[in-house]
Amino acid sequence: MKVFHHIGELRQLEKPVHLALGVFDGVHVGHQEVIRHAVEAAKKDGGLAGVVTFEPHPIRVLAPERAPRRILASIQHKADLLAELGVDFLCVQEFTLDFSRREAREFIEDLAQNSGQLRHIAVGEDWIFGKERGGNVQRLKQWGSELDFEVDAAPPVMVQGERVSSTRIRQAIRDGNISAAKEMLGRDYTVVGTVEKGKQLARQLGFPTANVVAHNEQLPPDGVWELEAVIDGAHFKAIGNLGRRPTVENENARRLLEVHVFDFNGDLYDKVIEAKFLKFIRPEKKFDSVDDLKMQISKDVASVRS
Ligand SMILES: Cc1cc2nc3c(=O)[nH]c(=O)nc-3n(C[C@H](O)[C@H](O)[C@H](O)COP(=O)(O)O)c2cc1C
Ligand SMILES: Nc1ncnc2c1ncn2[C@@H]1O[C@H](COP(=O)(O)OP(=O)(O)OP(=O)(O)O)[C@@H](O)[C@H]1O
Repeated sequence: MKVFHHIGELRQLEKPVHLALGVFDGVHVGHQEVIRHAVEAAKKDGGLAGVVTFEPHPIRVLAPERAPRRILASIQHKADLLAELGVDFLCVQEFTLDFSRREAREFIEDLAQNSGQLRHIAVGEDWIFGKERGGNVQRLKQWGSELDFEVDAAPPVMVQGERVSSTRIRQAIRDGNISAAKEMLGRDYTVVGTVEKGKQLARQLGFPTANVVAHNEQLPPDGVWELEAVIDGAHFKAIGNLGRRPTVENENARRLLEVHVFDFNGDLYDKVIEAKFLKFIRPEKKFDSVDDLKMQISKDVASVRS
């Protein structure tokens, strides 16, 4: 999938263009529905399906005091998820205060002028955008008839009677309700992070762990979790401890996700790995001795392996 950083770069596209517009934090089932409209329409007329998204998350610029500290998927993770849905290109529009003051119509005209053969824009039917929230589906349809593109408005996708939203998913993850998060995401809840060097004590414990520093992701509650690790595209069973390791560290220790990957002994430092959260096993605990901790970890590992 091609990634552009400027709407002007869309000029180089030489086929009919079908766009989905939005932030798409987490690329949940509601977002997937909107994106599917663009992907299917592009397939039908031999065109290209693209997503135009905004970075950073607009709420961080418009109302930083209300902005979630954590987002669901960093831009790299979002790009990977979109590629899996069959999106041909992603345009990441930098979201600044200046950009937020642009009239909705001006932004749409910009897209229409730069996308050459813009055929179609897909959004959710309640999507609002542009200066003073001046853009909505009704207006978008009107502009589409003037500028010669079609508008597809997806009805809200609901789970358990409520509209799926990234705010709801964040809350479910914070509550440790991984199955609800999974249902709304339409995939396993995943933390993507880079492996950093730890104190290497875990190696002495007999359970080498990769310290995964999350790329700006909402994390579930501390504790021991059954995981699946994805490393260079290969899938492994794994177990993880999320927390501050009270047995061996003081309370000021950094919150970390330590992952012990089963049947793996390669070097993971500096690698980006994906940890799929499958099941909560137990809360993190302060043990009286490292030996007690070691014994408990053996039991945790055995319960996940079996
Ligand atoms: C499956 C598993 C469970 C763990 N559970 C706890 C725990 O309950 N309490 C705790 O203090 N540390 C726990 N740890 C963290 C160990 O203390 C940690 O792996 C060790 O401190 C290694 O740190 P290092 O990566 O800096 O070498 C657990 C680790 C693993 C892999
Ligand atoms: N549950 C849903 N069902 C259908 N479409 C949705 C749903 N949630 C969001 N969309 C649409 O997906 C696109 C991207 O949404 P965007 O992330 O910009 O905003 P949002 O509606 O605030 O999403 P969220 O509340 O999940 O953060 C928009 O066109 C939006 O209307």
